[in-house]
Amino acid sequence: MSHFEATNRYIRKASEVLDLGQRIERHLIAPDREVSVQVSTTLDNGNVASFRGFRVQHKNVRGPFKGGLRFHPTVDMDEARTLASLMTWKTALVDVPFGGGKGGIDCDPGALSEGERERLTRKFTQNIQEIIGPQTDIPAPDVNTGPQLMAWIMDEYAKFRGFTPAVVTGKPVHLSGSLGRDAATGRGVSIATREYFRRLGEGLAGKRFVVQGFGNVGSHLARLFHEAGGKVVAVSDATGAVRDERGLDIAALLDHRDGSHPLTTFPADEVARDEVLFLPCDVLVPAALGNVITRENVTDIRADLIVEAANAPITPDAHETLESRGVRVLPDILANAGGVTVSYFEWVQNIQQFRWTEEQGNDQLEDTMRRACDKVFAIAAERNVDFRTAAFIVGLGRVAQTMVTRGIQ
Ligand SMILES: NC(=O)C1=CN([C@@H]2O[C@H](COP(=O)(O)OP(=O)(O)OC[C@H]3O[C@@H](n4cnc5c(N)ncnc54)[C@H](OP(=O)(O)O)[C@@H]3O)[C@@H](O)[C@H]2O)C=CC1
Ligand SMILES: O=C(O)CCC(=O)C(=O)O
Repeated sequence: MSHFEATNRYIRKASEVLDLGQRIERHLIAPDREVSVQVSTTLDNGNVASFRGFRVQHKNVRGPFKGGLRFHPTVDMDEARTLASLMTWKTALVDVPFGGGKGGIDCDPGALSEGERERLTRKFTQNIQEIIGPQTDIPAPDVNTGPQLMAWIMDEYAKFRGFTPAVVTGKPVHLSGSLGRDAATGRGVSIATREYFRRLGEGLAGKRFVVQGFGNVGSHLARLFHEAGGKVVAVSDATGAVRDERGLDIAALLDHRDGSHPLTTFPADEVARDEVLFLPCDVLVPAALGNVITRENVTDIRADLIVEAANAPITPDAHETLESRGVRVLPDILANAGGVTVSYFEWVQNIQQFRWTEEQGNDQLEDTMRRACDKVFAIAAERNVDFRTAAFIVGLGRVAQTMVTRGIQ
């Protein structure tokens, strides 16, 4: 079964609860547009390398398509389609006026020089410039893409359409970016986790966290958990993992990484990379790639709560098993929605040619995440469903309502 079909199981389940009927359900599932382009670029050694680039525009009934671009060898149409669909429900859940999109290039950016990455990004932008724009589709960072890459897209797009910073979000702060966007996804994850425990009358202090992935999302959220008094007992990246039962010194670990030292040379116990998923802890946070918790390994999970900072880190089969074992899951479309929320703030600032302070952005993010959490927790209790189903019920309900009001042909 494709990843897209697997994700559609969640949509069908929510649609059934909402009694939307097959006709609306079909309209909701199918992506509006799927674009695949060839991206060839000259390497530093004079050879030409060819990659595939993708952009899937899932639904735009509530506003322009919105979502990240990923540079990774596993990028393909099925992955882009799946992640674009998740963006549609995520933007609706946090009630920002966007739809869902996603894309990327099937390259290994670690094997490319900075110049090669820039040429590839500019070529990709040339190939998709007709279908992106501040009122049509607004890309943003995802795995292995970041502020500099967004700057190249903005610059290349300007050659075709003039200066248009709102065409991408997640830009460098000095180049029309928003203060706080860098940390926003991690901050949103920490707010959602805190809200979960607040309902149980508990806090983050003293809780034991394991974080898989130490990139943009994982590193910020590890810092925020640590600052809230939590113990981050293990973290991993693509090269390996480190563990300290007393809690890792996250500030020191960030300094270590910023000094370009491999994670595994940090003075702590080394542990096999993928074993972090199976360490005993209060909260496991997958913050790397998708489909890491599957039917094959789910019984080895020893966390009480899984917070999906990554998109689709748990397969639907594994999710069912976890829920039946009483392991609660805060789903991606809720937990990691802080990123797109602050992307929305960046887009608003670009359009208004105005600057918010970091505090304004963080306060608005706090409000948005709390409202979304309240809604999901309330629906879960009311309908007696898990948090993922509740989140899909909210997202799907909003998109369906808008679609029907606008009119379906
Ligand atoms: N950036 C954002 O605003 C948002 C991101 N997300 C999701 O969060 C996840 C992470 O994205 P982001 O932090 O931006 O990406 P980054 O590229 O910044 O970081 C990815 C991290 O994952 C690590 N990694 C890759 N493969 C593995 C593996 N097999 N085991 C352990 N770690 C691994 C990378 O290691 P290494 O550095 O060694 O390559 C890196 O530390 C993705 O699923 C993304 O879709 C969701 C919402 C918004
Ligand atoms: O910031 C954005 O627009 C999109 C972030 C993203 O790709 C995601 O939430 O998965």
